[in-house]
Amino acid sequence: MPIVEVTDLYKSYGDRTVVDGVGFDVGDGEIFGILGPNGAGKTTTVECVSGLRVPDRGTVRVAGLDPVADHRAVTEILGTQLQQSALQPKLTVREALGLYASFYPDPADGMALAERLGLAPVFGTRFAKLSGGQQQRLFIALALIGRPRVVVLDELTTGLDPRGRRETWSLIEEVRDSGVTVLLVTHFMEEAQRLCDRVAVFDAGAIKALGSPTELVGRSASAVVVSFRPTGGVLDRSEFEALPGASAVRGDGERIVIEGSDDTVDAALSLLARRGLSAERLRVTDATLDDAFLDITSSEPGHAGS
Ligand SMILES: Nc1ncnc2c1ncn2[C@@H]1O[C@H](COP(=O)(O)OP(=O)(O)OP(=O)(O)O)[C@@H](O)[C@H]1O
Repeated sequence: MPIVEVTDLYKSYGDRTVVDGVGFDVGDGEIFGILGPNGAGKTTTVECVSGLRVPDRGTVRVAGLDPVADHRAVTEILGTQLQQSALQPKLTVREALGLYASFYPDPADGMALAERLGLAPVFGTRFAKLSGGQQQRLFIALALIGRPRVVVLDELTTGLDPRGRRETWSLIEEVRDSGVTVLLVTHFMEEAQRLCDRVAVFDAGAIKALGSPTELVGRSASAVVVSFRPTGGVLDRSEFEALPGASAVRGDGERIVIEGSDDTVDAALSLLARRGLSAERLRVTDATLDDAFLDITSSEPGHAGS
C-alpha cells in the first residue's frame, strides 16, 4: 500500500516550470530516495508532499490526505527535517524538543528520543554550540517528535564528516525499522545505495529513472569496470574500444580502464591472451549508482521547459 502518492505534479516559479509532470508512489515502510542534479526540482517536490508548497497541477496524497487541504491532519503524520535557519541558536536541545512536542497531540518522549539519538549528553546545550553531527541528530529528533508515519529528510548528511554520515545512516535505518516511511533527498550515491529501497532520479523537473539502486545500476550502460596494466607488448586503445559492450575506455597512466559488461571483461582477457600479453594488477569492480546516475542525468544544469 502506498503511503505517499504523487500524480502528474507540476510547479512553476514565475514562467519557469521546475516540476514538470512528476509521479511516484512510496510504499509504507520504504526508504525512498530522491536523487538528481542541482535545480532538478527535488526540494520543490518534497515541499509539495509536505504541504509547504501548493502544486500548480496534479495530486499529492499522504495516507490518503491532501497536504494542502488537510494540512493540519498531514502535519500530525508527516515529520519534516527543518532547515538550520528555522531553529533559534539559543534554544537548548531540551527546549527545542519541548517546544516541538507542544505542537502535537501525542508526542514522543523527548528525553527518550534524545537518548536513542545520542543527544542525552548535550540535552542542556544550546543549538549554536552543537557539532554539525549533533545538529543533524536534533533535526532527526524534531522530525520524529510527533510520532510521524512519514519523515521527509532533505540533504540530511550534507556537511557531515564520513563518520557522522555513517552514524546518521544507521539512525535512518533504525527509524525505518521502527515502522516509519522515509523520503530522503540526497546527493550522495553511496548513501542512496546503502539506504534506499527505491530511488527516483530527477532531471530538469522530471523523473528519468525509478527503481531499486541495484536495478538502476543493472540498467546502466556499464555494469562492470575492469582495469589492468598490459605487460609484454603494446595494444592500441582502439582495440579495446572495439570490444563487445565496451562503453568507455580510459588510459590511467600505464593502466587501461574499460567500462562495459561481463562479456567485455572476457573479451579483453581473450584479446590479451591472443597477443601473448598479460594483465598485471587486474581489477574488476561492479559499476556503482554513481555510474548509473551519470548515465541517466544530462550534463547540463537542470532546466525544465518554461
Ligand atoms: N521560491 C523560489 N522562487 C523561484 N525559484 C525557485 C524557488 N525555489 C526554487 N527555485 C528554483 O527552482 C529550481 C528547482 O529548485 P529545487 O530546490 O526544487 O531543486 P533541487 O533539485 O532541490 O536542487 P538542489 O539539489 O540544488 O537543492 C531551481 O532552479 C531553483 O533555483
